[in-house]
Amino acid sequence: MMKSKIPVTVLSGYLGSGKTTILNHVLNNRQGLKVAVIVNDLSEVNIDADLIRDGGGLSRTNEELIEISNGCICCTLREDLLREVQRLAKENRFDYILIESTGVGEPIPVAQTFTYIDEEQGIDLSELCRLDCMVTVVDAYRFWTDFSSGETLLDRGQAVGDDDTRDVVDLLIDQIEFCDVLIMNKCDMVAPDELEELEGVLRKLQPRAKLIRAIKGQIEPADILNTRLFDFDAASTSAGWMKEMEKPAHTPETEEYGIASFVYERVEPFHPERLMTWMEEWPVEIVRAKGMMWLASRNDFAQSFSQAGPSIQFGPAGYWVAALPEAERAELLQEDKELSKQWDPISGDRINKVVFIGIEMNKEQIIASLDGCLLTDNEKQQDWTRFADPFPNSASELKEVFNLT
Ligand SMILES: Nc1nc2c(ncn2[C@@H]2O[C@H](COP(=O)(O)OP(=O)(O)OP(=O)(O)O)[C@@H](O)[C@H]2O)c(=O)[nH]1
Repeated sequence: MMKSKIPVTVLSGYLGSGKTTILNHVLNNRQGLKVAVIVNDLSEVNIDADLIRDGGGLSRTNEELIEISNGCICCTLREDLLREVQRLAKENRFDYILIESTGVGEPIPVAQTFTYIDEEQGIDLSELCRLDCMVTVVDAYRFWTDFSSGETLLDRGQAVGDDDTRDVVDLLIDQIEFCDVLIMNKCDMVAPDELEELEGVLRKLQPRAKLIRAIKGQIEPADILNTRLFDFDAASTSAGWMKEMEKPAHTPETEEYGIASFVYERVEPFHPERLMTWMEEWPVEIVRAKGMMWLASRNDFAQSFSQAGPSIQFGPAGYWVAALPEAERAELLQEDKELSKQWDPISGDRINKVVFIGIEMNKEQIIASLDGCLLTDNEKQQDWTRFADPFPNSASELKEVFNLT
């Protein structure tokens, strides 16, 4: 008889959001399930493990609590995670594996650990386990403070290493945009209308996930155990901005609490200097923006653009197909029907396409001001390579290069 694969649930969420509280609550209501728990802590002392040992009611004889400390299972300690999960699965003593990631961990690499074979170690966890559910916990009370802080993990002494330059807000977005279940915890600390607004924003950022409100981690264990919700491809394409990109233009939407999204799309290039000035006066109502940009001064390269709160990332994303040698371009157009369908007779695939998600955005004003950054008819006749271009040449954060705040 084929042995069934052991289900796994992973809890992610920024520091202090309530992961351990939720884990303990679920363990105390696990209805006879034999659970193995893996707790990851950045520091040497695994405080969460102690809290679970004291509060989770794990049976000492039947169950196991594994500590992976002094690093992060999404990067430096990925191998430890692989080995521990492999061992637990092979022991065949448990019904379930519950993993608490560190607050600064990213969910995608953890999910990949369960989805793809690890060539180096020769371990294929997908043979042994079934990733059931990726959970992200959001601290409803601190969300906007963290989101708009403009701080990096290094600023807060929470970085994985000295080269970990991630912004707190980018981490929050990564965790929200890749999950199956999103738990808004600490709902007791937020006024009802603010909760409604936050829930609306989270739904826009992550429309696919099941959204649950919680106080002190009190959820139904069935919300995160044996859900069968995880699907790597679906999760990877579930971000709100991606869904918005795919929508047919002019899809009507109902606006609640002023939360809205739209796509800015123009088959004309931006003047780099005017666009930079526009970005320096970034409208604060825009919570999240993401897309591709076409700068006149870089006619061969598509630029990828990503903003979350005060963090703005910008950098080359690769050649426009229109800039490739004739033969290569023809081949790609032949192969890719979508590309050929959208091909513009003059500019090819060059385009400005950016999704904006925000609260009380002045859409008309944003569109009009961005239109003002496009090349004028007169500029279109000039040598585009001579326009002053203040953007960085490699993928970087604009804040660092240009002191944007
Ligand atoms: N008021 C309130 N406090 C909560 C709630 N949930 C958790 N807390 C408290 O928030 C603090 C952090 O909770 P934890 O469960 O340790 O958070 P965590 O995500 O595991 O934290 P790290 O492991 O440091 O990343 C604790 O003091 C909890 O008691 C809640 O819903 N409301």
